[in-house]
Amino acid sequence: MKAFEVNFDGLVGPTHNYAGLSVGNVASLKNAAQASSPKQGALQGLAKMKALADLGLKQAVLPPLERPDVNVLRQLGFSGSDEQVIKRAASDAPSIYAATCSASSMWTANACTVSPSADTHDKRVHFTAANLANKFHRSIEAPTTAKILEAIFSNEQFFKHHSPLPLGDHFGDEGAANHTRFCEDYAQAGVEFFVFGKYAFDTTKQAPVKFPARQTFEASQAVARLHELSSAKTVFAQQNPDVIDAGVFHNDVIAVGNQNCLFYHEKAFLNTVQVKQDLQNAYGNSPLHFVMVPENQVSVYDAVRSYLFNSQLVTLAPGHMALIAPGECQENSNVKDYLDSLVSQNGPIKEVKIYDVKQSMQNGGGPACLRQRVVLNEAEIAASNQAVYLDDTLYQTLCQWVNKHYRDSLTEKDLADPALLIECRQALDELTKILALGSVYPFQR
Ligand SMILES: N=C(N)NCCC[C@H](NC(=O)CCC(=O)O)C(=O)O
Repeated sequence: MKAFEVNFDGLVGPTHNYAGLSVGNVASLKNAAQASSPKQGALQGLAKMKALADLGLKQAVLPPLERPDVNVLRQLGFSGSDEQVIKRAASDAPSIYAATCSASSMWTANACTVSPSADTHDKRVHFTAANLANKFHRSIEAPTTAKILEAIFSNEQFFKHHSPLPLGDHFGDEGAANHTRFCEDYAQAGVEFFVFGKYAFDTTKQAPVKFPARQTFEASQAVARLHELSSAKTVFAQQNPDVIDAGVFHNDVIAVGNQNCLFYHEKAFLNTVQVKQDLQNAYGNSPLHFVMVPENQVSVYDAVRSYLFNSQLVTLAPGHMALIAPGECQENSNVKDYLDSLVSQNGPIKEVKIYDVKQSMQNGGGPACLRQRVVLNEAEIAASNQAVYLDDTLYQTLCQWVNKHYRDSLTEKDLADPALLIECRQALDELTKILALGSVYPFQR
């Protein structure tokens, strides 16, 4: 049976804003307090989804979460009506309030880790929603993200959902941003590659010193264990702490892999020789293509500002891959020169396509952050919620929905506007009908 890699992109939510919440994420801190455009953000994301669907790739949509998150504010002692809760939180604790308004669930690479049925012992697709423990504004995503995934992949014959790992620094899990899969063909068993930033239970090991390691070795091992993966086909690697301290807060900011190709920066990993050996041993006889970008052509500094490695790496035809890169890669001359040379190398990456996702990029999220890759065979696709798959009709419907409900501009003070809460709930209530999700949001129950 054929299988496909389906990109589940996150819809940018109606509260998309720049709140400077992510220490370690250079763009997030640099653009804090800048006015955002939720409408432009959502339309840019939809345009990228449509472009990839038009390239013949399978594309689907994950909805935003309910923001402001009134329930979390109530857990923190803010009381009264919903309107009073957000008014009091906004005035008494503006930083906490901003964190409960973040549209950060748009970056669905962090929504979960997915192991395709070809890799798992019970031959079902396994999902573990990521606890995103390291950042408060992200750590509140998992409960509703899990409900949305369960609503889309509800058939227990084909799909298995695991609870997020226990919250806390020891089991920090950032999902597929630190997970890559290599395979000959999407229908066949592949190698699952987990990259982590530190060992939480062994402080004698190397770790970043300036910025946090958001993914731990122990969290990655726990997900592999939950997904019942073959240890012979599972590889763990530590990210180079120096690049984390230079702003590479997820592995997908310094490396991206697809099928038999790993596109990575020279300094991405702590023990690169060992990593390549482990990957090739697990992969078997046919050679993996290691496309390494040297520091002297593209520095880590340039990689972090252009998000070259946060490009999507997609297969358009056998042996013909395309890099789906953000517009910022054209603006950086070192990166632009490298990309021009890349396609003339004799590797699997034959072309580069540039898309504008600036609203997301200004918060440290590029094309690859905005999507969760789910490999599904034809039966699994048929068993999943059909209303989330993007065709021309759904694309038009979602663009109309965004134009109807989203604000053109948003600043931090707008977040305290009680009308915004109503606007968001009306939008999301309508969205659950468009995507046939049922009442997945707390405000709907
Ligand atoms: N690389 C991947 N897969 N995802 C990118 C996530 C960016 C996100 N930014 C933010 O959460 C910024 C929110 C703010 O500051 O308003 C983060 O740091 O978790």
